[in-house]
Amino acid sequence: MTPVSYDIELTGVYKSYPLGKSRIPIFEDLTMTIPDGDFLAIMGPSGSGKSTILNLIGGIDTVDGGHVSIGGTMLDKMSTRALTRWRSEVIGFVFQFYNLMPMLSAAQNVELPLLLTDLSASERRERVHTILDIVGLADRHDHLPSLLSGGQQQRVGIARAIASDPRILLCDEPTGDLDRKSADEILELLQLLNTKLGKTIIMVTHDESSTRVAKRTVILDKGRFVSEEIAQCA
Ligand SMILES: Nc1ncnc2c1ncn2[C@@H]1O[C@H](COP(=O)(O)OP(=O)(O)OP(=O)(O)O)[C@@H](O)[C@H]1O
Repeated sequence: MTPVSYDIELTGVYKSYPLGKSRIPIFEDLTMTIPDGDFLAIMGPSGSGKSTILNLIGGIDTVDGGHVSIGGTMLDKMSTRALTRWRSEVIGFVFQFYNLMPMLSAAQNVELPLLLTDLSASERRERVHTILDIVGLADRHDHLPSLLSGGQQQRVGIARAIASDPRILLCDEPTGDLDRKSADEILELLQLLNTKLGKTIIMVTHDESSTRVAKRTVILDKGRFVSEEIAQCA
């Protein structure tokens, strides 16, 4: 069987948001390719559209014109139901403020996306166990988020994002709320997920030093990519 490649293609993307009675364009003709297995960092001024790109790729926002295609699947051609299913299989989201359920343990938070799959309870338990091991939280399964440090909470957030084994991780300022040491540990974890597990990672960041773990960095300004750097030793 030919392995499926999940190249991400944005073609002539037009996106605008309403402002009063008119609309403000964010992207007027945005075209870019993010190859399967890439680790792309996106930087740029506030309001330049960084989060909007993640939302369009993740299928939680829609283009007004042009296309977003992932592994040959055109997101704008899918029904809401098909898109929801596709997203749960292909995309994992990592947020700045973790977005964990406060009344659930680390393990229960990681298990949440698995409740939508056909896995049995024991298969889910085993998967959660393995993933918490991968992110270095083998001894924190039963802790509530409030009993974990920020860095540990983000590890749980990443574990939840990879629980369904998605090919693509969309990370919106994943280290934005962390001290330098915890941030560096999270960046190393993301790099490991990219190099060892082959996840495509797209990371929005305001922190230039975070880009050292990425294979490429692009700067977005006024709806356009104004520069691109390719890491020397990624
Ligand atoms: N749902 C929405 N309705 C109206 N305007 C929106 C909406 N989402 C985003 N915008 C506008 O689109 C522009 C781009 O927003 P976006 O959040 O993508 O920027 P960003 O580069 O991620 O910013 P930041 O670095 O501050 O997070 C901003 O001007 C924002 O106000």
